[in-house]
Amino acid sequence: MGDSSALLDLQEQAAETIVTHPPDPPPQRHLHRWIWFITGPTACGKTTVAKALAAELDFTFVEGDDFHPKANVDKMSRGEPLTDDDRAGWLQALREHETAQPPRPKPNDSSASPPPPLPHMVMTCSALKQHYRDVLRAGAVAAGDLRIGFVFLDGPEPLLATRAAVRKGHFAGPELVHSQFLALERPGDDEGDVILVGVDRALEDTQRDVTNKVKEVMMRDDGSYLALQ
Ligand SMILES: Nc1ncnc2c1ncn2[C@@H]1O[C@H](COP(=O)(O)OP(=O)(O)O)[C@@H](O)[C@H]1O
Ligand SMILES: O=C(O)[C@H](O)[C@@H](O)[C@H](O)[C@H](O)COP(=O)(O)O
Repeated sequence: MGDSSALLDLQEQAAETIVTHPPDPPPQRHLHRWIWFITGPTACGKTTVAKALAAELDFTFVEGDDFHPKANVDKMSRGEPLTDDDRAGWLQALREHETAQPPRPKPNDSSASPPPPLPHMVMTCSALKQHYRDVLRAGAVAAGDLRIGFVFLDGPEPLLATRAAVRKGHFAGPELVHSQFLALERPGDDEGDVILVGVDRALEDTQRDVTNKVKEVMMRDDGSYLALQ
């Protein structure tokens, strides 16, 4: 008799514990929207690599050259390098575009229409100098819930001059390459959000390396790449 009342007490205590202390819900992962800037001097492969990366991961591709005013394009078409002043408005436009993405798709949206594109973005931008990269970083900080990463496509000047020379239908010719290397501030060790990928090899190898490294960073950070698949 004494045993069964002790058991009842225990059951009541257990019931109370369940009512008053429900188990902790599984931790909610906070996913971030990502923007990847594919960077480097002219003809390093930004557009080619960024388009393929965006297609492979189902991210939105944005061509940074489209944000140049006509005066900048005309200048580069003549083989003249841009100045910091020429680039200021262009960088500002890119920075503003960091926040111009569609909202995250709702998980239970049952509408028959195709889902909106995933909110992550891949954007080309030469981003030759550290303070240009800092402008883009500041845009992400201002946006609050945004992560950005850079891929620097790394190749020697003569190789890029050759690739620029054989490239067809582009406003930037090989005469622009040298000035871009003069302006270039290679990403330093203190810029931990930059991935360096060599382009002095087959395009497929560059491409595979970029995709794997981008996925790896996103998985390590918050798993947002996999969670949106
Ligand atoms: N390993 C490589 N990585 C990147 N681009 C390469 C590679 N090999 C050849 N290319 C070529 O380099 C050329 C320049 O690429 P492009 O995307 O126009 O450069 P950017 O946008 O940086 O000016 C393209 O024709 C591209 O196919
Ligand atoms: O910072 C700059 O001087 C320009 O942005 C420059 O890098 C321009 O984008 C390329 O010279 C032409 O375009 P591609 O980089 O696509 O060749």
